[in-house]
Amino acid sequence: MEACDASIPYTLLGFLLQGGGDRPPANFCSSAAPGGQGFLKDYVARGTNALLWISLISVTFLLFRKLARLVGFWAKGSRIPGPPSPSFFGHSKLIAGCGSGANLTGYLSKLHESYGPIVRLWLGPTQLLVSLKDTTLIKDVLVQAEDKLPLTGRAFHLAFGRLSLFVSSFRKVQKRRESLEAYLNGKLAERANMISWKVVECVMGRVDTIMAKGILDCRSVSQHMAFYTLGVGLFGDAFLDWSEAATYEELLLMIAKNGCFWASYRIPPFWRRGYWKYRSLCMRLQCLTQDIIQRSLGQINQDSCKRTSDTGREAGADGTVLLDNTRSRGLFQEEIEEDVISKEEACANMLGLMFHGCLATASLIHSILTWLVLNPELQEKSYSEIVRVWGRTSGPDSLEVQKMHFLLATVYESARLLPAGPLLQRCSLKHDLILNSSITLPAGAMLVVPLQLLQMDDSIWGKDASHFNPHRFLSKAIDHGGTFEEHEKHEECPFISEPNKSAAFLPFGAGARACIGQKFAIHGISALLAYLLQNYEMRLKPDFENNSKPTVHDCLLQLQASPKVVFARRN
Ligand code: HEM
Repeated sequence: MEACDASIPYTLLGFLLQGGGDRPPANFCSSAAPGGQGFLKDYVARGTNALLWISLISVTFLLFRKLARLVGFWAKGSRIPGPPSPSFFGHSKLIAGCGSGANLTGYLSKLHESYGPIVRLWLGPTQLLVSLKDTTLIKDVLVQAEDKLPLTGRAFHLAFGRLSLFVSSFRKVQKRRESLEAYLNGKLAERANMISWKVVECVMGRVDTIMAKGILDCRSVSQHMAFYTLGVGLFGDAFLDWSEAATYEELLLMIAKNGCFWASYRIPPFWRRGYWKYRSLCMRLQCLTQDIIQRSLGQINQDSCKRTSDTGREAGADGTVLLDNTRSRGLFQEEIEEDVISKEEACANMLGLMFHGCLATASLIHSILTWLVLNPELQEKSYSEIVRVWGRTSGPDSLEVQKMHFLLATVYESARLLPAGPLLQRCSLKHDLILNSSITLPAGAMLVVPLQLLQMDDSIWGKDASHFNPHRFLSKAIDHGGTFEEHEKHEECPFISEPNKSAAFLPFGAGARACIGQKFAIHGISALLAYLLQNYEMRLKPDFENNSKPTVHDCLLQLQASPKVVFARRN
């Protein structure tokens, strides 16, 4: 008996085998006796049993926890006003039928009219969409909800690889956001003026060729401009001479079209050919990004060597060249050298920035060009301001775009009426959000702000909310006494309202996940427009006037077709 006890190891399994630790089971020793085979069998059987029990208890515990969470989620969600769920799958079919984001906004607009400033919509048993239209609630949510929807993170990850920007969890992006913000708002914003000048030169060269061949629309011009602005901004001048730039632009657009669709599969659909085609496009884009990063670093090294040899003597004296060299390092270069991020991650981040920056910037430039083409008098007004501040032939050194208030107001007004995306989206992955009005938004709910509804709300923006009127951003001039026209007579108009102070102006978002490229985008786009209008007049192509006017449907402004344009060089 003693020998038998000693053979049982002192483990949890051993304890269980002893039937609670006092005595071994009756058949234990007898079966163990012949050669130890029976003992092993018993040992394994009891061990397996114990494991199965432990697994069963854990799974049941997890399921109960999930169920309890789900019940909590349903209970909290149901307390938010909104239409009843038509079926088990909620309104998901209805949303899918909405097609474009604009239609979804139209539907949300009707719901807000019926249910008030906060509305919930079940998209399935575990998917809750909460739309907000009240500025106080929005502000609260944008500050408190620090995560993005998991789908956004998945779409970026699938297309570009592991990245530390644009992912769902705020914790994962926080550090990278801070360092990038300093780079974008410092070095890059300073260079925005120079970049824009180069981009206008490059794109207008292409536009001339396209115009010679056929019809040109505002969308394609905007697309090229945004692409080169971001390309030169992130990769430097090497981007302008890069032979693969056109392929890169095409791939980026193709990926943008299908990205969300493929990311909507939780398990990658290996069985679909389209998926593999999409993946191969992504791989090609990643290779091209590596290529342009190498070229851009090569150019940076060449430039800094040249500068060192040009200014070698002063370098020893005051160390300015060292400072210059530090500044001229590529984006994420320091982090790679310090092993904070890998080269692949830096490449994925660059791609993410290129992707988001291009799409958002192209959309805003498109909106601005459309309004200016449709309103020649506003174009002329902008031109007069540019000539007043810059003269007729200012080169790339001029940094005075900030003085062109009417131009800036045009940019803001375009972003107000036709924002880059229809919905601002957020999520709190871990914690419920308790709003001022004691409404609880459960963790995991999709929180959205329908931007156009907010930015065209006539109770905030006045009766002409759906009209293009850049003067509304210059209204401080009137507050300070005198009309806009009176102020315009002076050398510079000192009064432009700071649009970001308005809680109803959110084209760049706000709060923890607000756009960090805002300053660069506004500087870059304004300088781009200034160079463009200084040198060209944009006109609607004859015979295409009627179908280009934005129309209002369901209280929302929509562009039917991109205006066809002609660029005429100014003397
Ligand atoms: C007109 C151009 C642009 C528009 C309208 C725009 C708009 C936005 C919006 C609405 C967001 C989400 C904000 C939120 O949820 O509160 C965002 C995020 C972001 N934007 Fe932009 N953006 C523009 C250009 C750029 C550019 C040029 C860059 C950088 C090169 C950039 C970098 C980012 C980054 C890194 C984020 C993600 C922040 C995060 O996930 O934490 N954006 N942008």
